[in-house]
Amino acid sequence: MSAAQSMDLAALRAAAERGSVEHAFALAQALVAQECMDEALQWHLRAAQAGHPGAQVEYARMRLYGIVGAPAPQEALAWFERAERAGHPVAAEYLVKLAVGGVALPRDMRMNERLLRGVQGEHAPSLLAAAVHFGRKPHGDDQSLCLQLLERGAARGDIAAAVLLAERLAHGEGCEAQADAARELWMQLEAAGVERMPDFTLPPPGPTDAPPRQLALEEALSPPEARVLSTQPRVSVIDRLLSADECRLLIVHARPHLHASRTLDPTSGQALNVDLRTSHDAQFDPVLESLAVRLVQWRMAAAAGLELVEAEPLIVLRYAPGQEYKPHRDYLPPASIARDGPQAGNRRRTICVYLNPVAAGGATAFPVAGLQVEPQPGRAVVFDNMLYDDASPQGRPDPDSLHAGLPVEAGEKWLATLWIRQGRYRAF
Ligand SMILES: O=C(O)CCC(=O)C(=O)O
Ligand SMILES: [Fe+2]
Repeated sequence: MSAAQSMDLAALRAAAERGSVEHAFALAQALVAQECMDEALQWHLRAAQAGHPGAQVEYARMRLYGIVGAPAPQEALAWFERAERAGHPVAAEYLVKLAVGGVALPRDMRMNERLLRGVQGEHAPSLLAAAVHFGRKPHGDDQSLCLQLLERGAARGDIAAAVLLAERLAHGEGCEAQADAARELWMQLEAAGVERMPDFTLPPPGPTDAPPRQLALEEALSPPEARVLSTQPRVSVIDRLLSADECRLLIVHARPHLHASRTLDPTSGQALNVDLRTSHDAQFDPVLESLAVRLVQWRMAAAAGLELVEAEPLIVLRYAPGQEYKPHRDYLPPASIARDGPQAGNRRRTICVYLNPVAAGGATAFPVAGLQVEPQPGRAVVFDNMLYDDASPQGRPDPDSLHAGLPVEAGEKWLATLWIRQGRYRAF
């Protein structure tokens, strides 16, 4: 703890008012901890204007997420760029996050340069994102690099990196299986309260012709080919969209946030806790979204042929035996749209990715098309909830999009869902 961090609020405020930038920053952080966000924002701004890179990043984050006032990605961008010039690694990470959205910043080569700088700076979120990226590529050099980056992330205390590393060692992914090392790592993880992962392995799904040891985040824009299973309703499947690392990443991040699922009453739009959906779910609040998780969502949105900024927050569901998602449609009643993102319109398309093998049951059924999609880790099912035709060029809800998550009979089922709107939903 620094000297400033151990001072009480009154002493901090006095020192900050005398013009100490370090105390202004510490005061702002103390105010955030006490949820006095308006005053915190003012002190972060004062310290930011006086050139404090940490305050520049914190002020930018508060503006980006709209912690006070509406989200302001353009203003956030300018402060992140200033902090980046001062060498702040978190600023570079956020600039990659902004570029992924493609709204405040273009998606250009600077994404890769910035991530590389984060890696060189041993910045844990950058190490993890780069590890997951290289882990998708089959080349031996990329697989080794992935393991090395996970080790560096784990050494910095990143739980997700440690879990991904332990699973790779256990299953011999990118290396010989090392059961003892995996067991030892898992003992430490379990002591820290981390639960075991579903047991599965997958070969790296990525492009085989990519040059090794090169960051190319834009690869997310070239998903594997989709198989169209039905045209009305429109349903497609994409095998091996996500890698084993990516599936595990979503599970690790979601697990601490799981709660009993709630669904919306189709007419009133009110949250219901009835048994339409009996699973547990976690919604990824954008504030908690790591760079690696954001990159996975970008891949999912791109595979659905739509923009990430049109997607609602990612949902991860976990079904235990007997749990299911009864037949329903994903499009929203007008009252829900009016309350939550009226500018975004309705849910145009859904993409779900299965994150683990299910021992029995748990297929996604489309009764009107008469088909079922079986869960397989990394496999995506993409379907349209709206119809666009001459009669409705603006799109209209398609009742044929009826679908269900059939009951899990044995084992558990993990699923990641993006509901994607007709227009922009996210601020960045
Ligand atoms: O669990 C499933 O297979 C379906 C999930 C679903 O319908 C949804 O997330 O909207
Ligand atoms: Fe659904």
